[in-house]
Amino acid sequence: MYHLLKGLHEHLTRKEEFSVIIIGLDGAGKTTLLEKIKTLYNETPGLTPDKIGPTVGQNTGTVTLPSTILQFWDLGGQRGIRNIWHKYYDDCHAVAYVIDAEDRERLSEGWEVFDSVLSAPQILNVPLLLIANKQDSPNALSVEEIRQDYEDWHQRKVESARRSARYEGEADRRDRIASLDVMGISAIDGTGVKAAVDWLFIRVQNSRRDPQKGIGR
Ligand SMILES: Nc1nc2c(ncn2[C@@H]2O[C@H](COP(=O)(O)OP(=O)(O)OP(=O)(O)O)[C@@H](O)[C@H]2O)c(=O)[nH]1
Ligand SMILES: [Mg+2]
Repeated sequence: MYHLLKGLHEHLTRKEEFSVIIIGLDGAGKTTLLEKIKTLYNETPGLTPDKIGPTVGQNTGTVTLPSTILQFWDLGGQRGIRNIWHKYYDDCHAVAYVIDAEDRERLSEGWEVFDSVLSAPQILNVPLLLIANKQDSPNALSVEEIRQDYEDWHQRKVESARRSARYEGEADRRDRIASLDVMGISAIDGTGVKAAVDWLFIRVQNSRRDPQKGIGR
């Protein structure tokens, strides 16, 4: 009887677990964001920016909310490491793509990589948030400017693809872009970080993927 009640109690109080991957170019601020999330939500604070170096592989962090556990996977963004991202696509419940809104020179590289993320069939129906980081910098593009820059880049890409070969999956991408959510944050000072985590929390609840299925499970 005790075991039956214990099992029932565990079943009723069990929190759903969701996996969120954080991807984007090297230097976009993914690890700084993950560590800020840890500081904002956990008793043990995350690393301060001066202790963070480039990520070779992955970092993880867990946030426990009243009914849900969010497990974050921050994946290295250097060119040679990006080819591991797809291994996480099958089992993630949401994707946060971080763009450095301050680094205008690398925006188109960021969009090229973002575009390949959007075209991955495994995450076609997975919630995806575009995060325009470094909003604390006076040189950073605003959320509206970032969205516009991506739309302009995409338009140019479609036009040049029309002139040469076909642009694979264009219709899917167009739908995704139309409904794309973009949020501005500063991973350094924490502005907007809770709003982004709230977005992910709400969207994973409605995700069609099984919460018990996740990365590393
Ligand atoms: N001004 C400003 N700088 C930031 C912010 N977030 C990160 N940075 C800086 O950007 C640089 C790169 O940050 P990381 O968090 O290591 O970037 P990353 O995306 O994890 O890079 P990889 O691990 O190489 O993929 C560091 O110098 C950070 O201090 C921010 O919100 N504002
Ligand atoms: Mg990193």
